[in-house]
Amino acid sequence: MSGHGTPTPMISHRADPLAGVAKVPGDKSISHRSLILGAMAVGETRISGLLEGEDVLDTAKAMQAFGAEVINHGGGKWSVFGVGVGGFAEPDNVIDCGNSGTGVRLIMGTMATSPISVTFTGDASLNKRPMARVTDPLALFGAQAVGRSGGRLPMTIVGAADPVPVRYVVPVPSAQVKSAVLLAGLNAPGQTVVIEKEATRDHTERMLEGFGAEITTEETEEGRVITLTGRPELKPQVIAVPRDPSSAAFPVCAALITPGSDVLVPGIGLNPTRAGLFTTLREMGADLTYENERVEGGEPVADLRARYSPSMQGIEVPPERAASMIDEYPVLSVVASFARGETMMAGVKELRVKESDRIDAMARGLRANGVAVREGDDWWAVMGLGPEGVPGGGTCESFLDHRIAMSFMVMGMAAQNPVSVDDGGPIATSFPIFEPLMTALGAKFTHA
Ligand SMILES: O=C(O)C1=C[C@@H](OP(=O)(O)O)[C@@H](O)[C@H](O)C1
Ligand SMILES: C=C(OP(=O)(O)O)C(=O)O
Repeated sequence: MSGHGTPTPMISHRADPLAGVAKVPGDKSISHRSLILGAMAVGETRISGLLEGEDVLDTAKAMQAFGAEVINHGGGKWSVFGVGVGGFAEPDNVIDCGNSGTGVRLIMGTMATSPISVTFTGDASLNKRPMARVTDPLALFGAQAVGRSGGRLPMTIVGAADPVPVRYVVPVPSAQVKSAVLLAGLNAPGQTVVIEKEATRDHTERMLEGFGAEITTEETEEGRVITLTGRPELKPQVIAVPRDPSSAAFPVCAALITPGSDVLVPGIGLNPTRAGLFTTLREMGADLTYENERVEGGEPVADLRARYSPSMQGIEVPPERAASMIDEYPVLSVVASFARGETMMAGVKELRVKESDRIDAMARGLRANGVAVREGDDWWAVMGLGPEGVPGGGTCESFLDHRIAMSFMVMGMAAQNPVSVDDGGPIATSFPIFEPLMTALGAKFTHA
């Protein structure tokens, strides 16, 4: 759980050339899903490379509270002994998902079609985030939700005793909403259909298939139509979690803006629903190459090589790419500050309901470091100052948001003056080894 402790201020100083191999931790989205689907299978699911960040550890605790046995063997190796679809027990206590939107929304979906009542809470950031986007479709299955005003946590979900399957068109581009509906559909008899107009990360679909569920995806005029047959017996799996492209973004972007850098980030999942940042950086003129491209565990994987790129240009990021890089806009805006010309990012309203309002949080911090930003409700634009042109010297609020804290730490590596954040604590939610990993490459952080 983040956000409960004393703030940890961090300062990032101009770095020497970054060099070396950056082995980033396992994918956060796949890690949550491995634990949840493992808990719904019958028998032992073995997971290696699990992300041991606070968000995922909170999901592991939750799965235990529902009756699954979760064992940490050390070194990223875990086992989950599942209770089967429909086998969730009612937890004795409140489920605290800490800082994690993915954790709480997926778990709400998973329990919503079982006859149990569960109260969910989170930290100060999560308790501000909208939950109606998930509880609205869960109500169609027969579940009831009572929370704070505005559909906020803490919130109790009374699961449906007699669930019915659902056909649901997801109104916002959100893999969390899509996944919550699919996970609820697992314990509803018959076919649950989810339709998304814009493709979002498809790990839930891929993994459900891997666990033996009957699931199909069709591209139609209406969008992607995903059909799941309820009440399967999920078969336990052996899962090797690929390294997280959203974490890889930080050493990659740091190398692109820090003079003289050459960094290799091996084994990164390049599922097309996740790789939008890397496409965008290449369009900007980044020296970013994919080496040793291969397929691992059904996902495309490559080693990313990022070298200092002093001639990057600002671009218009296509709005239809937003879902495939939604968590990467904060660090992209840092790279954009070191490019020449403006980078326009549109179709990104979802950034306003993440761990923080990420447009607002980044705009404030960028301006505090001498970078001009224009913004509207669902777009923002960053005026690049060129490779050596960012003054830095600002102190930024991280608003309990790991990606904001890490983005400004990256900015400090190449700005003229050190960049500070008021609290680096939230970094542990998704990238607990961020500081030692970046320091080993050549970053210079101090703690005020
Ligand atoms: O399904 C997932 O694992 C995630 C989906 C995205 O959220 P939304 O579904 O709210 O877009 C993303 O921001 C989050 O970090 C992880
Ligand atoms: C948005 C994020 O996570 P979540 O929604 O799971 O809190 C993120 O990791 O950037």
